[in-house]
Amino acid sequence: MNMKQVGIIGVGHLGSALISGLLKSQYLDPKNLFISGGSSDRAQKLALQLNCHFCADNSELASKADILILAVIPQILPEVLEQVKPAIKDDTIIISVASSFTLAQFYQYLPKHAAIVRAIPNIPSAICQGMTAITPSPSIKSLQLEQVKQLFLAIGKIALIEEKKLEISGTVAGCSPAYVALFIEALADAGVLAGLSRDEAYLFSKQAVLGAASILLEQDMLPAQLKDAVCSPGGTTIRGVAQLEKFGLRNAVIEAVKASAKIKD
Ligand SMILES: NC(=O)C1=CN([C@@H]2O[C@H](COP(=O)(O)OP(=O)(O)OC[C@H]3O[C@@H](n4cnc5c(N)ncnc54)[C@H](O)[C@@H]3O)[C@@H](O)[C@H]2O)C=CC1
Ligand SMILES: O=C(O)[C@@H]1CCC=N1
Repeated sequence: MNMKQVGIIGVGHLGSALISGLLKSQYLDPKNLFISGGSSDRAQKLALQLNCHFCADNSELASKADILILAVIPQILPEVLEQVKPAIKDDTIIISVASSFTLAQFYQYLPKHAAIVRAIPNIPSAICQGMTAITPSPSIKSLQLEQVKQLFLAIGKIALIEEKKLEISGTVAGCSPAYVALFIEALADAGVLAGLSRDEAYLFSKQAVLGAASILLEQDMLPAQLKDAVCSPGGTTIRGVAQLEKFGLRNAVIEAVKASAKIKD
């Protein structure tokens, strides 16, 4: 178990997911966790429930943290950075999970030698099935980077990535749970249309998507190999695949990723 004190500013969807995963994995003991939530009372309630520490003040939280995780939306980050700046120690590890807020932007608020890491995790981190892309700043020491890797490894898989690829990595792994949820919902709706109960339809669609992703990972299979294995000659699946191609599933997904990652043609 990690003995460092971890502070998390912002306990919305992503902050809460990180907390769930870090506690579930036993990376963290609640006595070493400090949380704050701005004007919302969510952090206070969560701290009572989890038996961790609540800080009303972001600066106080920053002074307690060895590892400080900033889990607010990028628009709020400048205000939060102004609050925490005086309290950050030279060896405090600062992890930002914000998309679209670059290291160069951080240096407008924090000194160049600050130990900053950008990381884009995803919501499945809550059940230790996360995927986190990590970009350390040049001033990170190898021991500090090791600590960051251990934190995110406790809640899923990790990849070190250069900053210019972080946005697209954060889209393919960080935004995609929402895209996949749409697919699962549509699959289940079709099942309901044809007479399945809602519960039956969700069980079938969720388990099928989990199984498909798991076999691709575990057998190091290409998606095309799985598709070919499911499509029996002259069978039912290939008829459905042909319709997905006709209605442009692939192109819809590619355009979605481009929009999320702000990629221009
Ligand atoms: N939701 C996701 O799946 C992912 C989100 N992220 C990043 O995580 C960050 C947070 O996103 P979400 O959790 O989705 O947003 P959210 O809106 O659910 O959570 C943000 C939280 O920050 C709190 N907050 C606002 N002002 C504050 C302040 N001054 N001090 C402390 N807390 C304050 C809000 O009360 C809210 O609970 C964003 O930067 C986003 O880019 C990154 C990867 C995935
Ligand atoms: O929607 C967002 O901005 C965040 C970043 C990655 C996933 N959710």
